[in-house]
Amino acid sequence: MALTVGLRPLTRALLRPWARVPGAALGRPAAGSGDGVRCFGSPRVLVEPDPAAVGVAVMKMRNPPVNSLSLEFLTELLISLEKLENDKTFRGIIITSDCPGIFSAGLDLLEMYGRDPAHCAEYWKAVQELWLRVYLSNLVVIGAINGISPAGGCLLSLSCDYRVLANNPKYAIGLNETLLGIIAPFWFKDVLVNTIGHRAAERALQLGFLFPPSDALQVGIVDQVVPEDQVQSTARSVMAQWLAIPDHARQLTKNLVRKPTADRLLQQRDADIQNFVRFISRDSIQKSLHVYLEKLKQKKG
Ligand SMILES: CC/C=C\CCC/C=C/C(=O)SCCNC(=O)CCNC(=O)[C@H](O)C(C)(C)COP(=O)(O)OP(=O)(O)OC[C@H]1O[C@@H](n2cnc3c(N)ncnc32)[C@H](O)[C@@H]1OP(=O)(O)O
Repeated sequence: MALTVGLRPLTRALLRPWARVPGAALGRPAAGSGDGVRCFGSPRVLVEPDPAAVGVAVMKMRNPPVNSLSLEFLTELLISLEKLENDKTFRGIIITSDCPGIFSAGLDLLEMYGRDPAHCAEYWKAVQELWLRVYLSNLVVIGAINGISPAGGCLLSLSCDYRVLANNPKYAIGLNETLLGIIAPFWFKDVLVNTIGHRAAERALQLGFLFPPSDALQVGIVDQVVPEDQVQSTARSVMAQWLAIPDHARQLTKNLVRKPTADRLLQQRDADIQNFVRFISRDSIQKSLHVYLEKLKQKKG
């Protein structure tokens, strides 16, 4: 599904610097990617065809230290997703992390703290775009969740068709925005309700639950919990099951199920952006973000 991506100028501007990175240009083996393995991506996103599964790409998030979803990272993810959607040799994507212990720390707090309204608007448009592109993807998208996955990281996971989580008690997952003194927007809420049901979502959202793997499985926020060294192989075998379904029938069904939820945002993207800018710019919210960022720093001792 072609989505209006208002990032063209930004994309061009952001891509220009790394286009000079040897081998990192889209379509050529990235430096260090191994001889002959045709992969593509960018400094923060490595996309490799799965050598053991025809038509499957593994998209590795590598924005250290915590795969926080910065504007640049979002843009690179969007470019890689668009390229995969347009490359008919690919039918499925496994999204995983190259940052040990972290799937994604969620939205980059520094993109929302101390920023002017124009930047916040541009950032939020990219957040919307990433969700829409993953949630409505024609490809089978499987989350191989090999680390902690709060807030925006949880949203990315929930937007996949299937979620495999490593059985490590540190790898909690959930929409914890209230713990930061902020809130999840309606479309984050909608995806959680669609996944775990209204009452469970209501409680989890209000309390900012981060579910450890056993609870995540029980509440249904993930589909499978496996030993850490089996996450990728499990994702691959689930992918094979999903790719056994004729693409067209599966894509029409996915759209049938997901379009009403996506339409709620698509019909009011600008209003949602303005709502976000107003909310995040409030003094009280900026103060909450400041307190939370300080806590993260103090945690390091
Ligand atoms: C109307 C709608 C309005 C608003 C909608 C807003 C929706 C928001 C969605 C979000 O996603 S908000 C982000 C929520 N994320 C979190 O709460 C996670 C915060 N991070 C952590 O809990 C931990 O960092 C960790 C992910 C568990 C990893 O811990 P670890 O000890 O391994 O690393 P450390 O904490 O030292 O962090 C390293 C480094 O990274 C910085 N960091 C961490 N998370 C973020 C983040 N989300 N954004 C920006 N930066 C982040 C952290 O401060 C450290 O930085 P430093 O090295 O410079 O000190």
